[in-house]
Amino acid sequence: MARILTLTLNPALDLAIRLGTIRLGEVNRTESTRLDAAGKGINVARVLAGLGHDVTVSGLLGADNETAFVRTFAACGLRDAFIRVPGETRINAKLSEPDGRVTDLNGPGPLIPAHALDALTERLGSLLPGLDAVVISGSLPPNVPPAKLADLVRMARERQVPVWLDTSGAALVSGLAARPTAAKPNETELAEWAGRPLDTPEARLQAARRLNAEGVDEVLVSVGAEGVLWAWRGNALMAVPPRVQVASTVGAGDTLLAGTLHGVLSGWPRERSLRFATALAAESVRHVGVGDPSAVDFELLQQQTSIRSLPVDPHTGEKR
Ligand SMILES: Nc1ncnc2c1ncn2[C@@H]1O[C@H](COP(=O)(O)OP(=O)(O)OP(=O)(O)O)[C@@H](O)[C@H]1O
Ligand SMILES: O=P(O)(O)OC[C@@]1(O)O[C@H](CO)[C@@H](O)[C@@H]1O
Repeated sequence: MARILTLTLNPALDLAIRLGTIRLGEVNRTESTRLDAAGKGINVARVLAGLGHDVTVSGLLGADNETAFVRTFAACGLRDAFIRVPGETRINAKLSEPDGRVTDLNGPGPLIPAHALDALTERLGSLLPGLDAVVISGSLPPNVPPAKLADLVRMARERQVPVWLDTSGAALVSGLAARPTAAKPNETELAEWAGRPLDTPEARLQAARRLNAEGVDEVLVSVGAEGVLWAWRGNALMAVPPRVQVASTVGAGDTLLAGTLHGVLSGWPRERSLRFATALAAESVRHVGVGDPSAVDFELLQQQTSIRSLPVDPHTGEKR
């Protein structure tokens, strides 16, 4: 069992809405709605706790609507180290249509007072000793500067704690410059960082290798139903998930990150970690919420996940 901290600076209540094909500008009747305490780091934490790890969750949580979060933390066995901030945590709407298309409407989050950011830094400092990994996930509230994310990454790295980063936009650029141990951008996020479209496997591999060269040791690029690219020290693996019936892809990336980190912290070979994580992410898209390794057909999902090595990088010339 590993000790892991996940940081979510901008958590969310996810309002999952299932409906027929959306008619914009009209009254739409929904099939079902549900509201869950979520946000990337919290989703990651749920998976890791379910896999038997000792997980603490922290970040910034609105004091006025914390009830669902506090209940979820208790139900999932997560240690609550969130800093409370004035106001409400945002609500993110997730619209799922019958063809599997999911539309995310993510809010900006509350304004964060300066003293809450200082408290978060202090909290991180007190939580770092003895940790096996820190996961920093999700966007930043509107008035939190991207440089703050880089500070948090650096703080953990200076104390030799591995940092896994999953964010987007300016926060991703800033966070990556602080050299986290690992990053999990999706294709769009990596393209934004690279400053060009990455619509071919070669382009994605090249961008991932550039990130490796800039000091991010492990780069996982998620590409939806196409799968996952994992690049490190001149080597790369590609995983292709099995075909599954899609209900909601929300949280698939978080499940992938958590599954991979679980494999790494368990000392598994990369192929085994990637197979496990890719199958778990595929399991997650079949329903609302994160992946469940106790699903009856999880073994079959792992068998149906294909993994292959990509050519060794001629520039580093490293062999696996
Ligand atoms: N339709 C699908 N079928 C099977 N696996 C899927 C499908 N969609 C996503 N996955 C798996 O989940 C992983 C993560 O998905 P995606 O690339 O959409 O992440 P993401 O954009 O970070 O998601 P989110 O931010 O909502 O958690 C993919 O790499 C893939 O392994
Ligand atoms: O707006 P962010 O912080 O980038 O993403 C937030 C979010 O979309 O990420 C999770 C899925 O990965 C959801 O639970 C949550 O609503």
